[in-house]
Amino acid sequence: KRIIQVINPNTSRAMTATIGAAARAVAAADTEILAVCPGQGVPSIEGHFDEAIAAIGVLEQVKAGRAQGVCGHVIACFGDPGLLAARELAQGPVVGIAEAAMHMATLVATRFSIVTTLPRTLIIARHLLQQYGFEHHCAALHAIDLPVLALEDGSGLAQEKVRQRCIQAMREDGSGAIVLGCGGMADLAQDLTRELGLPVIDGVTAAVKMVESLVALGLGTSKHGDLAFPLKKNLSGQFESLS
Ligand SMILES: O=C(O)C[C@H]1NC(=O)NC1=O
Repeated sequence: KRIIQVINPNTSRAMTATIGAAARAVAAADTEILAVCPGQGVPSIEGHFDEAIAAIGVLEQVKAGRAQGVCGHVIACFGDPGLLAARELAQGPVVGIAEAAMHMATLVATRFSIVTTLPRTLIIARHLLQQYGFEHHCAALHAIDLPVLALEDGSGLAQEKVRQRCIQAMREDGSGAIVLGCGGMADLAQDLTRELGLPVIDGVTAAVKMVESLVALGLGTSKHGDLAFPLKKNLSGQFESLS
């Protein structure tokens, strides 16, 4: 059995459970999913400040995962916080859910739309589109204008807002696919794909299958060049455990 570590970078246990369940639903029979979140940090990630805090927790979890012998890692937050830093630490592949969903969308459609949570996080998705080279593939970005944890409040309101936004995007954007812009939306993609009749793509499940593929191809993170293990130095205080 191979183990894939799925890291929810925020500290919400309910969202970690949602993410873990979605990952297990698509994992191969010989893949075990280890769904984790940082013991300390930020309960939801809704901006640049939150991302900076969450990145430290991602690195701590990657280090712990390596010690447990995982074969690869998923960063299950749509901002892909700490992605390149995590790749320096990791031996196996590290895939963020934004890059995974975006890559998958480009394989099934010429353009895609993104539906995420708060408007202030749209700039983070825009930056990732530029960083990954997908800005010309993304027709539009939308926010449901609800906080991330509204997805875990049990009311179903956020889920209904996501559904409405996806229907609007399908009608107005001229996109062939829709990318769900939050790890907490992972359980919505299959039903929305079926109901709307176009690919609605979740990054958690996309990333799990990409890590499985990379591992099957013998592709770990390249240690030749800038993703080599970090230079050895004395880390102090709370960072000592990351040495
Ligand atoms: O940026 C967002 O809205 C979603 C992002 N925040 C979070 O805590 N998990 C996520 O996937």
